[in-house]
Amino acid sequence: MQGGCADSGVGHVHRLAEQDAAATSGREAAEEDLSKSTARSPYQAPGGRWSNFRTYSVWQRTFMIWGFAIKFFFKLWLVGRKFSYGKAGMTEARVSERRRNLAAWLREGLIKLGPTFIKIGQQFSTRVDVLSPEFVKELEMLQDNVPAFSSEAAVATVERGLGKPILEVFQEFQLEPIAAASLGQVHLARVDGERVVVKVQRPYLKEIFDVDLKNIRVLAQILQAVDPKSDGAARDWVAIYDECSRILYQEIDYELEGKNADRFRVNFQNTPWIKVPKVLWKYTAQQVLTMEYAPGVKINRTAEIERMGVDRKELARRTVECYLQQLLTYGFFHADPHPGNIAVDAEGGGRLIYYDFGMMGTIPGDVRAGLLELFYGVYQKDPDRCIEALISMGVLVPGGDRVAVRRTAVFFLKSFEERLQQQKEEAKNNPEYGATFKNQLSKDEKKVRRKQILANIGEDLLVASADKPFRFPATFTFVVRSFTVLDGIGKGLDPRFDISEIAAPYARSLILEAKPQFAKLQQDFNKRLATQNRAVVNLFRGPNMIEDVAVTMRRLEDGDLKLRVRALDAERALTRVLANQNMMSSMLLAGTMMNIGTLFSVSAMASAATASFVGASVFGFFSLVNFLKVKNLEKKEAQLLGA
Ligand SMILES: Nc1ncnc2c1ncn2[C@@H]1O[C@H](COP(=O)(O)OP(=O)(O)OP(=O)(O)O)[C@@H](O)[C@H]1O
Repeated sequence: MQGGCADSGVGHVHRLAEQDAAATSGREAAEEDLSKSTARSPYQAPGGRWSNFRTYSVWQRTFMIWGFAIKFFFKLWLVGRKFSYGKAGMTEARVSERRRNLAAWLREGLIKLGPTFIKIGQQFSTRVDVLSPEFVKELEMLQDNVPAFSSEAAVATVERGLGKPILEVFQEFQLEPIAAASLGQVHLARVDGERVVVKVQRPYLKEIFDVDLKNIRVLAQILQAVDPKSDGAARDWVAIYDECSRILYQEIDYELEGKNADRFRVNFQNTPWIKVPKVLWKYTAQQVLTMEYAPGVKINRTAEIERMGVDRKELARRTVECYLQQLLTYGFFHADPHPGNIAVDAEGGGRLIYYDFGMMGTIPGDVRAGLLELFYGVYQKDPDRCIEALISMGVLVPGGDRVAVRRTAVFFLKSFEERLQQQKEEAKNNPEYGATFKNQLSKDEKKVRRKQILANIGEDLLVASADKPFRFPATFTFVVRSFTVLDGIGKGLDPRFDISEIAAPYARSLILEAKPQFAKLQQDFNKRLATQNRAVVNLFRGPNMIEDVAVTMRRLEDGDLKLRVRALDAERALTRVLANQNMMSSMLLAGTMMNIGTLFSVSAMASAATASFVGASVFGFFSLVNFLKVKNLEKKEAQLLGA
């Protein structure tokens, strides 16, 4: 949310009605006051066209969305085309620069298109598995900087939601919001003598969502059909759409948000350093959420926190610990922990206040067990256990190139361990060890070694990603993004902050605490793996045991397991055949269009003839491009054979 902060106090509260006011005259005066303040409100700047949703038709909106989408995909297509770079040539740096510019253009366009697109863009900023880094980076900056809506509209929504004139419900209601975002805005108020905040939803939001999402669904279906990578793995566009729209509709149900806040509060009721504002259900409806006023200083305002005398290091630790508890203990987590949603007050040496429970993630029990297993695997430096945990959580699909996946896992575990070890030693401040560690390899040697390892891993990752063995359910991308955000928050509070330093011992203590549960978990795992994946894992682990071979044979017979042999020559040849096929089809279509155009032109149908000739030229152009591609592939193949 932009535009204000909870800690700004209640300086300009407009007194709308006294509880004991002699009804009408007082109310009239207050209403006059309200309309005056509405006229004065600084939040009247007109937004994009979507903010006047009532005044323009569904067709206009649809037109706008498709116009934008077509422009974007055309630009994206051009980025990957050699000819569009002219004489300068297509280099990696230029492609990346063009992608960066396009990503910035996309971000601005999404803001103009309004709330649905802003929110979807924000959700996509977590999809490192779908988008290239340039887009992720740009979408991460997608802020809700849209103008607030009028206080008249806010009052009307409150009255409609609570079924009473606002003056009968609240003793005070501040017309200027303390914060405003794309979905709603927050007003200060007073009810039953208590100071509260009222979150009011932007008018016509559901109607805008309905129209926008219908269009976006069609777009997702088209992408699913044409995107060569949409094979049900990482880029399942329809599934991504379903997830986005589910989250969006959830976010505009303020009653659900209230329930989430209640659940979160109950989870942390015994943690004195966490505060979750109470929901006042009597004054809450689907588009109106009334909560206890809980002001605080935003967690990224380090100078103010310092002035409050709060230990910043401890605060950073608490933020991570709270998040780990959400994930691993309760399986119910805040999916949007950006600095605007976490504040601090001085109570209890720095209490964390959480806002905004519109986007929450849940982790089912078995996945949580899988996560613990993963932590355990990392803790025990056991790559097979990590792989098994990833399979059990459905993140890793069995059947891909497991050798590559395993090697990648081993590398990550090694470098993780190396880092932890280094930190431990540095923390111990043992100059002797530090010197040994640093002197083990010279700087250059280290560089070369790292480069070699990275090259190998790069190859493995390429193979792994060609097989697309990873599936990232939305929950995981939220977890990953949350860790990134928390890392940023932590580093802001304490420059020496390292998330793994806190996470590792915490996970360890959790594992030790849950030992009995863990023993059972391990038994379950082993049982399941004995019949499913253990044999496959062991195949890559070293000498096979007889029973594993038997299980593998049985799985082969059952068709559960496929053996894959990669023949790079054959793959290359296939690519060339496909390019040849494309060239032939384009030539055929160009010829056909040419003939049709000639027929039209002799029948004096000028415009139809022109259209056909244009079509013929386009297909002709594609034939040429494909012809060049085939030549290029042939050349490369000849070089390889020569080598
Ligand atoms: N109970 C509260 N007490 C004090 N301030 C609050 C309270 N709830 C919300 N706020 C203030 O209002 C701001 C916006 O609230 P919230 O995040 O719930 O709205 P939102 O519409 O979901 O915004 P966004 O989508 O940007 O997170 C918070 O950052 C905080 O400053």
